[in-house]
Amino acid sequence: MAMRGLFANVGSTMAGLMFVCAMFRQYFPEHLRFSVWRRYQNLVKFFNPQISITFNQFVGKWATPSQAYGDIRTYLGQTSFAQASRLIGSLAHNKTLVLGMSDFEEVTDEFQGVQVRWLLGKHAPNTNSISVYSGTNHEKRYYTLTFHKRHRALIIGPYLNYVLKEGRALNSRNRKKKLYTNEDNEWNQVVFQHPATFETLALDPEKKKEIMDDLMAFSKGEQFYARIGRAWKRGYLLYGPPGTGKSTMIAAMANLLNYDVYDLELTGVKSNTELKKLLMEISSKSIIVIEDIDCSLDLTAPRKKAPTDKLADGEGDDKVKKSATKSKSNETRNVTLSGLLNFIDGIWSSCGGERLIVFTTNHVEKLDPALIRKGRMDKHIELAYCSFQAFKILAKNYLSLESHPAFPKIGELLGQVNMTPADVAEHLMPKTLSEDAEFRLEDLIKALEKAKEREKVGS
Ligand SMILES: Nc1ncnc2c1ncn2[C@@H]1O[C@H](COP(=O)(O)OP(=O)(O)OP(=O)(O)O)[C@@H](O)[C@H]1O
Ligand SMILES: [Mg+2]
Repeated sequence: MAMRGLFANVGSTMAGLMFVCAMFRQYFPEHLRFSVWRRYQNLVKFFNPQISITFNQFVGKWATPSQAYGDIRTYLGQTSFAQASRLIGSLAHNKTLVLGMSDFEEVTDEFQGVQVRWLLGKHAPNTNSISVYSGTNHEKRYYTLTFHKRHRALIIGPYLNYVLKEGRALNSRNRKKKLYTNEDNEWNQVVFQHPATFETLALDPEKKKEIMDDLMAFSKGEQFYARIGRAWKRGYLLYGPPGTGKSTMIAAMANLLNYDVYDLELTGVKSNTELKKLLMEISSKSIIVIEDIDCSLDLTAPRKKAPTDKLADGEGDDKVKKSATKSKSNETRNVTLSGLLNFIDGIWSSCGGERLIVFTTNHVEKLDPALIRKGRMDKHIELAYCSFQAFKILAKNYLSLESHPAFPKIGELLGQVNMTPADVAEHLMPKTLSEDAEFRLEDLIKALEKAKEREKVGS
C-alpha cells in the first residue's frame, strides 16, 4: 500500500512539472525564454570564476580530425605521465613510445606559476542516426581546459600557443618520413627508411659539422627568415664524381631534419605547367631533390634564348605550350631552365613552410651560373674522393675499427690515389661472416696500390 502511495506521489509531481513546462513554453515566447536563459547563465558566470575551453576531436561539417586536438593530446601525453593514474600507450611510427591520457582522466599543468586543468571527455556515439560523414557516429572525444578567469590573457595567448607548438614539434619528430617520386604528373609515395646518417657519412669532420650546423640553423630559422623578409627555403648544390656520397648525404639530411623527400625526375615532366602543379603539391618540411641536374635540363642553351625567359611565371607556361607546337625539340624537353628558376624564385616564396631544394651533379662546370648563383643554391658542397678522415669513418662503420697499424699506410696511399668512398666501402665490406678486419684492410691496400700503378702508367 505504502509503495503504491509513493508511486502515486511521484507520478503526480512529474505530471505537475510537465504541466509547468508546457505552460512556460506556451505563454513565454522563444525570445523571452532565451533572455531568461541568458540571465541564468550570467548569474552562474558571476559566481563561477572558472573559464573552460573545449577542443573537439573532430571539426566542421565533414568531421575532419582537428590538428589542435592532436597537438594537445601529444603535449598532454608528455606532461601528464607523472600525474595521471591511467594512461594509454602506443608506438609512434618511429617506434618511440607515445603516452596519452585515458578517458575522463584529469591532469593539471602549470605555466608561469598559474595552474590549469585538462580533462579528457568523451561523447557517446549517436546510435540513432546514420551519417554519411566519416567519424560523426563514432565516439567523439574532447579536451576541456579550465582555469581562473583572472588568467584569461595568459592562458588563451602564450600558454595555448606554447602547448600547440610543443605538441606539433613532438608530433613531427614521431611522424613517418615519406619518399615521393613523380610519375604521370602525380606524386607516388612510399615510406622513407634510408639508414644513412651524418654519423655514418664518410666526410671530413669539420665539413660535416659545418653542413649539420647550417641545416639545423635553417630548420630553426622561421623567425629569422620572417624578420629578413625571405622565403623559408635553402638551396644546396652537391657536386662530385659518382660514388662520393651525394645521394647518401641527401638521405642523411632527411634523417637529421625528419623531412620528407620529393625526388623530382624532371625528364618525366612534360611542361612547365606540369612542373608547377607538382611543385605546388609539395608539403612543408621537405627536401626537393633533382638528381643529375645537368642531365635533366638543357642547361647548355643560353637562358636568354629560352622561350620563357624574362616572362612572368604564368605567361611563360603559355609561351612554352605555343612554342612546343612549333619546335620539335621543345616537344621532347618542355621543362625549361627558366621555368625551374621562376619556380625557385617565385612560387616558393608565396608558399609558407620550410623547404630545402637539393641539386646534384657530377659536372658542376656544365651548369648555368644562373642556376647555381647564391640565393638559389645557397650552399655548394663538394663531395670528393675519399680522404684519410673519411676512410676512418668507413673503417669504424664497416669493421668497428678506430685504429690499426695498417691505417698510416692507407692514409699515405689515399693521399696519392683518387678512390671514391663507394669503392673504399666496397673493399671494407666483409664478404663472409668469419672474415676478419685484417683481411679487408689488406684488400684495400692492394686495390690502392693497383690504382696507383694504373695512374703512373696513365700519366
Ligand atoms: N661519403 C660516403 N659516406 C658513406 N658511404 C658512402 C659515401 N659515399 C659513397 N658511399 C657508399 O657508396 C654508395 C654509393 O654512394 P652514393 O649513391 O651516395 O653516391 P653518389 O655520389 O650519389 O653517386 P652518383 O653520382 O653516381 O649518383 C652508397 O650506397 C654508400 O654506401
Ligand atoms: Mg647519386
